[in-house]
Amino acid sequence: MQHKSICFIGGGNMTQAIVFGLLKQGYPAAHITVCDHNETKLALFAERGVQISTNNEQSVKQAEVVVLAVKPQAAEAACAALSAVDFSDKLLISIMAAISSQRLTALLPSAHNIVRVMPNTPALVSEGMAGLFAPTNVVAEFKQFAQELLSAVGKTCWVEQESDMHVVTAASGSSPAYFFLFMEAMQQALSNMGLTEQQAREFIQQSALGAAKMVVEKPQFSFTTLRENVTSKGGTTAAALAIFEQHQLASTVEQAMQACVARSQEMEKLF
Ligand SMILES: NC(=O)C1=CN([C@@H]2O[C@H](COP(=O)(O)OP(=O)(O)OC[C@H]3O[C@@H](n4cnc5c(N)ncnc54)[C@H](O)[C@@H]3O)[C@@H](O)[C@H]2O)C=CC1
Ligand SMILES: O=C(O)[C@@H]1CCC=N1
Repeated sequence: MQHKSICFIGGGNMTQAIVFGLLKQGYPAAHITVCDHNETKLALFAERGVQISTNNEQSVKQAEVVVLAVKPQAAEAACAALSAVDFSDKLLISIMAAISSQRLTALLPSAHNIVRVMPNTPALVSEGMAGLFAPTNVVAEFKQFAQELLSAVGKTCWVEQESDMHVVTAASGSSPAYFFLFMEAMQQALSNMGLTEQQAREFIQQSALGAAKMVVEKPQFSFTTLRENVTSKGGTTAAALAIFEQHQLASTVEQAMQACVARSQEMEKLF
């Protein structure tokens, strides 16, 4: 991929995952600048050779690609501070949840090439999943760069309708947290039943990794078949799954993901 100069506005959890993932894939640290007002966060990037700055405007002016990575609540202030920058030749990538391309255009009127990306933190270990959306006017070269950038740290999937980015947030951005929650609950249960936290973690992480690898490497098997292959009639797994069913796990998961989408739709109106 081309090594364009990239400036990240906001050096928090998601920027760290993407930038450290990019460095692991050989993206030159000298081509990346991270802006934040938090010195502790900036130090994490500086120690890996990434350029750091507290001067957003100056750094953005020098960059070919700008990644907006502040919380949606901070979008307006962050963009206001960039109002003197001419974005017309730049690619503007927003990883912010719920901030529409229309809103971004209103905040930064000179930005004509906007790509929205909904990544997730597994980008840190090159296993990210990112949904992408670009309005029709965005030039092909910039769309390709955005895709290559995210492909360097995981897999990507374009959506045609911007409204689908709400659902994508439930599917990529937020979803690692669902699995972490499940693992936390499993660890607590196993600890309560006598394993040490470390033993529990080893059992859980290897079982999760193995299950995910089976899903990836055996695409001919549906999730249902994979589950059924573990579940002996009248056996131990069936006893466990009966409890999940009794507590309506599927319905709980659906409600949780609907809440994620609804909150994204609400945030789109708020910020
Ligand atoms: N954390 C995640 O798993 C994911 C987050 N996102 C999106 O990424 C964005 C960032 O999320 P996180 O990294 O989790 O948040 P975070 O709170 O960890 O990082 C945000 C950073 O922005 C900095 N900041 C705020 N205003 C600034 C400004 N004007 N100039 C420079 N830096 C500024 C803050 O000091 C902070 O370090 C959000 O919009 C979120 O919706 C998207 C997908 C996944
Ligand atoms: O929780 C959030 O709002 C952000 C967006 C997706 C993941 N984290």
